Amino acid sequence: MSAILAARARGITKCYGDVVALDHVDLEVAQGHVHGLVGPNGAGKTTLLGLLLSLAVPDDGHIEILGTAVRRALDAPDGVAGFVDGPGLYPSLTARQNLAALVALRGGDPRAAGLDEALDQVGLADVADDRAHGFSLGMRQRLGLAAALLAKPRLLVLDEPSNGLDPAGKRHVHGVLTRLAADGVGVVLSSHRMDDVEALCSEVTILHTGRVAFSGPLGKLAAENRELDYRLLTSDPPAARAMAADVDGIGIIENGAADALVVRALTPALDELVTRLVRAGIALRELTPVVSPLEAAFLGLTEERGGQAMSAALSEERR
Ligand SMILES: Nc1ncnc2c1ncn2[C@@H]1O[C@H](COP(=O)(O)OP(=O)(O)OP(=O)(O)O)[C@@H](O)[C@H]1O
Repeated sequence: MSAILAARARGITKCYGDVVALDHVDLEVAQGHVHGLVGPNGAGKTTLLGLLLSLAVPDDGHIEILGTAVRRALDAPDGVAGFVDGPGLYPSLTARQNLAALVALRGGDPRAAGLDEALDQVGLADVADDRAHGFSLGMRQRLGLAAALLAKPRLLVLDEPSNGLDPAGKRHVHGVLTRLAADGVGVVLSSHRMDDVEALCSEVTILHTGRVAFSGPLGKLAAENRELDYRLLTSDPPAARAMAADVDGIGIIENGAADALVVRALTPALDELVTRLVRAGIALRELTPVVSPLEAAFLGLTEERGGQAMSAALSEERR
């Protein structure tokens, strides 16, 4: 018998009036995996996460959470925790009081609930007695995660948990999610950032205008053979540019800053250019993809040529 999935959605359609937010979407989140949900604004990520939390029900399709079919809103089985559109917090209460209130609301005993351990796990131990109204977005996200941890979830659903996190906050959150997955929890999270997903997730579903553009292991996405933009820095920029123009399958995108050249190519054409440069005695000082292969795959699936425009913008941003 196959193992129970943390979440399974089949043929999910969800509309808001005339807007089709999700259009026959399938999703499988295995226990012990962090599954990333990515896509441009309006792709349907929050809507899908809300359905997994059973905040609403789909217009069509079928959802199973931890092996149990969800038929009505607010009917998720025990063991599901998370938030969409930011965690709900009481601004006038401290971080610890917020967690205590939540445990009390669920009928538990706050003294025995491990509040301080949860705050420590997300890196908020030092501000446990500070009121939430002074918290930054990243601190609120972390407090929301601490609240979810108290429910001892077997499925954790998080809407952009990395939003607003500084590097230390990100390290805490990534550490928590990785440990939960190692303990067998299924985690599904949305993000706009492929680098975030790359750091955390083993599986990814890419949504685009309410449809699944890709779903599967990250490695499979990266392995897709597609043209990438590369930044080249050489000892002789004019000669390198002329040579690049002469190689079949190489497109010259722009002259980058500091005499760098940006070319678009599949790997074999790039290999040919590098070989010719070396043969001509031109030193190669730098050769880097403008965006990672995963990010390029994401952009290719969601934006086509618009993605390439974004890759050029990212290239500018990273200089
Ligand atoms: N309550 C609502 N009423 C009407 N339309 C909605 C509602 N919620 C979402 N939508 C629409 O449904 C589509 C999907 O929205 P959703 O918020 O799920 O996307 P998203 O991928 O989470 O976007 P973002 O990355 O901007 O958060 C969008 O076109 C959005 O405008």
